Amino acid sequence: MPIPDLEAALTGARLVEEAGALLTHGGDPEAMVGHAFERLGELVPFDLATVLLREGDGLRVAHAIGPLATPALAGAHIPVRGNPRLISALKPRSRPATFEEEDPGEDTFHGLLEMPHGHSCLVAPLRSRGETFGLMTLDAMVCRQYPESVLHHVGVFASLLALGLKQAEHLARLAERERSLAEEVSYFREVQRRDVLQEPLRAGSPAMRGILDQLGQVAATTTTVLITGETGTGKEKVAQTLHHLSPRREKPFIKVNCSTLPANLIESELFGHVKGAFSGAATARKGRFELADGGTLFLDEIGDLPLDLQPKLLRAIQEREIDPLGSEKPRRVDVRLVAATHVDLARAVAEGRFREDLYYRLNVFPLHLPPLRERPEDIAALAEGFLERFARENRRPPLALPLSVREQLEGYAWPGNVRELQNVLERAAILSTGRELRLPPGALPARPGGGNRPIPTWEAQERTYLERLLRHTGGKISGADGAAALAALAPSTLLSRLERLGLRPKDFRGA
Ligand SMILES: Nc1ncnc2c1ncn2[C@@H]1O[C@H](COP(=O)(O)OP(=O)(O)OP(=O)(O)O)[C@@H](O)[C@H]1O
Repeated sequence: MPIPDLEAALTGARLVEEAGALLTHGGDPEAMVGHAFERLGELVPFDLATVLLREGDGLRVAHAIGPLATPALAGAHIPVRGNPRLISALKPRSRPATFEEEDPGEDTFHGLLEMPHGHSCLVAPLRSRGETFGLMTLDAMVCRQYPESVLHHVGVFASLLALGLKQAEHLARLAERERSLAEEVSYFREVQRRDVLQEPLRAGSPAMRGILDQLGQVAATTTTVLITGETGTGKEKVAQTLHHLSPRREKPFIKVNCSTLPANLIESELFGHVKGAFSGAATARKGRFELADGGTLFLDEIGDLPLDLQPKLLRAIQEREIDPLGSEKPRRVDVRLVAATHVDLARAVAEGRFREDLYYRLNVFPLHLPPLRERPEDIAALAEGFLERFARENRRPPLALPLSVREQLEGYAWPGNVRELQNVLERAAILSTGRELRLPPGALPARPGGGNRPIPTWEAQERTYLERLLRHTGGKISGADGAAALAALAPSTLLSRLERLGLRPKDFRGA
């Protein structure tokens, strides 16, 4: 082969290689296509280069580069029907072709551009996975611009161009998906936050106020917290409140219920797995520990965690490392763990159903939520909170809680605790037609064997009344809207009664 041909071939190969690198390195598709065609122009000069993509039964001008690229071309629709050159270029096995345009009616840009008679054209298919999704074209005003000898290089260029365009399309789709997922995550986080802000933890009893105080103290740390209490006492509510009081509030709060997950799934659910870790693990999956990274992981019903997984959890807490199923490499996680249980874990340890070392590791900061029957002072606060929410959600004025109803509620044993209280109140609120809450007959079923609370003592009753009074006035004692006037007592008498019971008006400010 004569030397000049060899040189030409090498130059061609180098230019196509450079163009290829530009086409596949990502970034803005418009700039990428422009730069690549610039390189190609050094090998195959053109006055117009375009990328045409299939759309409907024609082609759309997606890119147009060169001195002839007019604004009218951008996005223009080019019909395929009746144009034998385009029809054959779009065929599944077509190859790049050059020709001189003799019939202006057959010109690809007929009606969009005036080209001289007999100008040079080159058309190459753009393919991905066997499908011709578009064409690239080169046009030059002069005759015989494109010899057969460049077709091979142009063909390689077109393959790289097709690859680059598809890659750009996939990247754009991924970026779009990521954006919409990020929006979704921030939406759900906002919903969680609003739930906690709009439905704050209600605490009217000394026990629950004590819990709130402790939450405030432990929130800033990474200490593991164990919440115990009967079902429906508010363990999850307390866990959510802890998360939102903590510096982790902008990060995820992830919940796992150990009693509802099948035993064989819990491990991968908690710690994740790598691809192929077990039959059915077609893709890798992050566990809840990793999903909660930077935030809080709430393990509900921890007493139901299978014994054989307990050492793994202990390791995750102690080493702050997890081992996804099938993975050789441990992964570091920064998670604040909150566990909850309605069973007596100490007993479970004694009976060999729960590991002692894990129990001690979880029990660093225990919080016990007493059953509602032992803290009737919470009932008014909970009921008022619930009635406010019901009014807000149903766009109704809030129902008042008459003293007689409140006494009924405070006298009931609430085996289902706060959850049951909410259910009873919801039904009652729907059925109440006036401005006051009424309990429908049978709303508080008497249970076999009694279970209802005995009559409260005078002092307990007085305390409940005074607490409600102060909550109502926000701690204000004197004046026409003060607590003394409402209770028809002299302010000094009221103050001495409050003092005797250890109640301080300032604690009710802003309540
Ligand atoms: N102190 C509280 N203030 C406001 N709402 C509360 C309070 N305690 C409980 N709730 C509400 O009562 C319902 C039951 O509470 P939660 O689900 O937290 O109980 P739980 O102890 O986690 O129940 P389970 O043992 O069944 O998982 C929830 O709707 C919760 O928001």
